[in-house]
Amino acid sequence: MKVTVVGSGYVGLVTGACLADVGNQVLCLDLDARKIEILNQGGIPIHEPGLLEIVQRNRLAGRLSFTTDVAASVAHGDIQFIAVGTPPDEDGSADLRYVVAAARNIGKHMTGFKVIVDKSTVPVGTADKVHAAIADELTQRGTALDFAVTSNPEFLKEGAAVEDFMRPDRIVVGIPTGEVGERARAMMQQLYAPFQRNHDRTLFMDVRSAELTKYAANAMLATRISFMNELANLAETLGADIELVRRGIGSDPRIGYHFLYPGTGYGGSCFPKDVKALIRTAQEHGHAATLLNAVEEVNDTQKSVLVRKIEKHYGNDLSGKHFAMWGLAFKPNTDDMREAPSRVVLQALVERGARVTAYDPVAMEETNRVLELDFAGKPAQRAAIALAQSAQQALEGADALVIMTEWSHFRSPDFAAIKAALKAPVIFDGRNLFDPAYVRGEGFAYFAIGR
Ligand SMILES: NC(=O)c1ccc[n+]([C@@H]2O[C@H](COP(=O)([O-])OP(=O)(O)OC[C@H]3O[C@@H](n4cnc5c(N)ncnc54)[C@H](O)[C@@H]3O)[C@@H](O)[C@H]2O)c1
Ligand SMILES: O=c1ccn([C@@H]2O[C@H](COP(=O)(O)OP(=O)(O)O[C@H]3O[C@H](CO)[C@@H](O)[C@H](O)[C@H]3O)[C@@H](O)[C@H]2O)c(=O)[nH]1
Repeated sequence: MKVTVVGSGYVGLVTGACLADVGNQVLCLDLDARKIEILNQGGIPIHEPGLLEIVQRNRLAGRLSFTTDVAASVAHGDIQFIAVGTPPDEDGSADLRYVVAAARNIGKHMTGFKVIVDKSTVPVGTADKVHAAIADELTQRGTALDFAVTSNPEFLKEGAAVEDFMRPDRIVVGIPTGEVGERARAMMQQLYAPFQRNHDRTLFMDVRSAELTKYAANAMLATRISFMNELANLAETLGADIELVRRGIGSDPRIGYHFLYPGTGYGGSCFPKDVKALIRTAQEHGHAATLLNAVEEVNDTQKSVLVRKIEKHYGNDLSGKHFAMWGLAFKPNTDDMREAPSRVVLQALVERGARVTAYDPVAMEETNRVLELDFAGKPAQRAAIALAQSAQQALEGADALVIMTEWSHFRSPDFAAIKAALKAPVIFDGRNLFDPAYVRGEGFAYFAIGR
């Protein structure tokens, strides 16, 4: 099938590459000429395991190409995916300007039937806005053409995006009513058939239910994390170990082990913004969203949990103190720094007068970029953060190690080497990577989450 993907970011690029890999002819559009140039030169603009190989093999096979040419992209695909950003607006609602602009471009250039597939995470009712924007452009052109606007929310996780797309738990497709809806259903069924040879995982539903399903999934997962973070803090006060409690409850199949890990609060480009947007939607319709507000409040507080532990250990004034930080990305296997808890901790430490030497295996370039934003107008604070070339180098001469991201090679470090490099053997672990008894037995003061 001929497919266009509008937006070549984390979701658009993975969608385009995976659809090309099963034999479709895919054209990816982005308005960011830098991204398209990187892609056209055989690279990828993000770090995502397995993605480069898929992009390269399909590009060379002629099934996957990239463009900044809007008219060409609309002409190409019978199916037009919209996978542009929906960042939070000032009031927390999803900013739909990129989605609507993409829709208008389709309306301006289409010359025959198109299925428009909204893959961006968008509030209930957005498909109607996309439909209206395209219809308006067609009216301005004095043209009447059939098209269907469907909702196909994406559930991939960064760091596992290719695997998630290739082996989905479910494919949610919201279909509009009527004849164009039935045409769209048949095309979507055909498009996704290769991803579900043994089990039909497609859940066809109405468009509004599909749109809400995406927010419901993320809000549920965020709720589990805030619940565990709240319990972790309680466990610590009560002298219990949250890691044992986690295993104790996860073994109940009604609860399950996934997404029960306490930490430094959820970050990333999705949970924070999607919980906010759902709260906003609820409020707009007269619902208080009491639970979701609490989920968000717990998360905001949890992002500073290590700062509170550090202050408890050293006092509020951290001037003269020097911390090593391991991990900067919001989670392992990505270079994404959006809403990363490390940014909150870096700000808090340098505001209190400390210096930090930080290391992340892939997010160093992205860290440099976001620190310019976080410390705009504060050059002295920015200068208090240095980036190291290795985990070991970050430790040299620091007063303590702070662990922010659970990269797998941090899990079994050489504790003797850590001890030798640090001024004092102190670890603040935001990811509960180690057995406290073992680390303390090695002579460390060890502060983790909820234990
Ligand atoms: N990142 C994830 O893990 C993830 C997972 C599921 C869903 N989502 C949702 O998918 C959407 C995209 O997220 P992302 O992380 O891929 O964003 P992103 O910022 O990585 O990529 C979006 C891209 O769209 C481009 N763009 C914006 N307007 C455009 C236009 N009119 N035409 C062409 N290109 C345009 C931007 O230049 C950018 O490259 C969001 O709604 C997000 O909530 C993200
Ligand atoms: O038990 C857990 C699991 C996750 N996290 C944190 O939660 C955040 C999000 O992690 P994860 O869900 O793995 O990454 P994302 O790539 O943000 O993926 C989420 O957001 C995407 C965008 O909507 C959805 O598509 C995915 O299904 C959903 O998992 C990160 O900060 C994690 O550290 C925890 O603190 N504890």
